[in-house]
Amino acid sequence: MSLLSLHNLGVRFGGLRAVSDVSLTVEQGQIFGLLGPNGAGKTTLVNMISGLIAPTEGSITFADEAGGPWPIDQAVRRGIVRTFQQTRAFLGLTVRENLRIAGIAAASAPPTDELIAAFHLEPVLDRPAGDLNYATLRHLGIALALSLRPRLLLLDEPAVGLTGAEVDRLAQLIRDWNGRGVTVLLIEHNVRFLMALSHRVAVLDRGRLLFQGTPAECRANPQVIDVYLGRSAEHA
Ligand SMILES: Nc1ncnc2c1ncn2[C@@H]1O[C@H](COP(=O)(O)OP(=O)(O)OP(=O)(O)O)[C@@H](O)[C@H]1O
Repeated sequence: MSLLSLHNLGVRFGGLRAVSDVSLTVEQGQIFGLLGPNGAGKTTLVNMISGLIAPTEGSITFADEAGGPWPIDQAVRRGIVRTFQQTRAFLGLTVRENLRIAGIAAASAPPTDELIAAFHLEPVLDRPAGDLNYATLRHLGIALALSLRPRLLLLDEPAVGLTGAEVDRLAQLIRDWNGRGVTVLLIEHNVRFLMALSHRVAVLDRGRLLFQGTPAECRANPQVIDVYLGRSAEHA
């Protein structure tokens, strides 16, 4: 069953067509990976789906409801929640306070205790978010998004800046929450991480959809290798 469908989605910024004519479907329960070179339009696409910017062309259907994308508050209410490349938390407030505030915004009771345990936040609950180390702050960003009880979680480069062990732990957390029914759309330059996690992948290039299919098909696709994977395809 499809959860999210993009229909010819596109946006112009003045004369620049940042995203053009993108149509794809994310199935309920999938981890869907989005790859592409710098400036390909990945974040812009997620900005449109999550209601941060309005498309100039096309539309989305979410959970059988046509007429999206919706403004960000309405998107969150429907269960579309995103994280950012730079974690957005209230840095002067404690982890506990950040989780409490996110919980107020949640449509139903947030799974706060489970999130604290899963993301190992217990030892830092009373520390200001601004004092957290980089990896823990990134965990907090994802925990805050999950506290809104998303049906679709949009993760924008969650592994950037993490060590190998931290990336492995993050992969396990994403798998665990996906296993609990959260569909995931993942943008990531770490090809190995993305390919290992994703059930299906798409590649954007200069705002257009170059490819979509399974990770194995992606690794073998000559155009994708040429434009993006290059020799890293051998190791992905
Ligand atoms: N608000 C904006 N105004 C004007 N141009 C923008 C705006 N946001 C993005 N762009 C441009 O749109 C294009 C796509 O950018 P985007 O950030 O979506 O790419 P990306 O694939 O996410 O790149 P990266 O992997 O580097 O994060 C780029 O040319 C970028 O400069």
